[in-house]
Amino acid sequence: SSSKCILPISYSSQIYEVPAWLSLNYSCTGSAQLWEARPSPGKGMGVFATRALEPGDIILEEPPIIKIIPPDFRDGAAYPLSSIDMLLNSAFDALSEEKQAEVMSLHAHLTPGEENKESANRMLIPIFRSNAYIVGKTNTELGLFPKGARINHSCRPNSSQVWIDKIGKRVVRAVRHIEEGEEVFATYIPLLRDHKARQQRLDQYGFKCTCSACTHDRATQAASDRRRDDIRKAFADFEPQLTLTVPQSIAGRKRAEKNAAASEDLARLVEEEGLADYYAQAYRIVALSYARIEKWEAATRWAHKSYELNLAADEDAPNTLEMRALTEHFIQNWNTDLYNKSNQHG
Ligand SMILES: C[S@@+](CC[C@H](N)C(=O)[O-])C[C@H]1O[C@@H](n2cnc3c(N)ncnc32)[C@H](O)[C@@H]1O
Repeated sequence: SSSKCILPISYSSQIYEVPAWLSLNYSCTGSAQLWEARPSPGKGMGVFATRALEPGDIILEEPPIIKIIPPDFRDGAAYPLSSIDMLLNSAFDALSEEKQAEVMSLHAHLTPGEENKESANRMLIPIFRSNAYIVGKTNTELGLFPKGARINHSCRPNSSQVWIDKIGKRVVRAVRHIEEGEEVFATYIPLLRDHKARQQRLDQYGFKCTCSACTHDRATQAASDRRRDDIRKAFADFEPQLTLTVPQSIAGRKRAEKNAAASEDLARLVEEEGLADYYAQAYRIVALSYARIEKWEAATRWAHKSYELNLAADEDAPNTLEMRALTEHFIQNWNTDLYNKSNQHG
């Protein structure tokens, strides 16, 4: 947008002796652009923060310039390119000349057979393969977002993106503190894989990843690989226990107590590895694990942490609604517990 924030005076606490937020006297007409595209050494173009950002801040949002519904779409597998060729061509032909030029300006990683292709339409497949994101209510569509397409990849990204069906836009948010001038990174691939498997998936984009999870010394990289494997396995192991049924047997209860402790280890591991996209999922597991041993205070706190992260991403998503309902349910149980205890002692 063309809107701007104007800060008329630079604030100094020594002079005003009041909190910064009280002394600030600026006028805002909408939000200024929080990002800019410019070259990123060794990576082509990149997107950079134009001011410091905090987790949850929206960096950019945009509708797709092209959106298609590929047949036989399977999430997690490379999409069947031949079948989307025709769909892409007709979507492209329907665009204005200006928008066609915008699409054609995007980076394309060419495989050996694709070099020397003259016509614009022949470039669509490589452009899509290098830039498209999965979108849609059921994650079965592919969209091209020319601004967001300038965001480079990291296996420890500082931003996360969601398709918000209600507004028909993909929204990019900060998931950790980002310094002014720092590059914004997204992930192009599932991250709970080891370095080798991740690089295999990244080969379709034609680069070797040099992110902090990929370029460390061998020992650090091995530790990261181990953490990601452990996290993936733990997520799968916890899956069958994620019910609200409180175990009745002593042995079952003992197991559930162990699992609650293990679930906190899982949350710590995900945080240690810096996989912000998985925090909400991990916190949900901790919340449910405490609910199964009727530790309602802990269950409430973890459910609320998960809820807040989900809320920041998409207020209408099923996850968000689920975590809100669980938080309310756990608070009620916590409340009843406190009431019963005070009656016992009073
Ligand atoms: C979606 S585009 C990102 C924007 C791109 N750099 C550009 O100039 O338009 C994907 C391409 O960016 C480059 N790229 C993305 N992440 C990278 C990284 N971590 N290291 C090196 N190159 C990267 C690769 O060429 C990849 O095919």
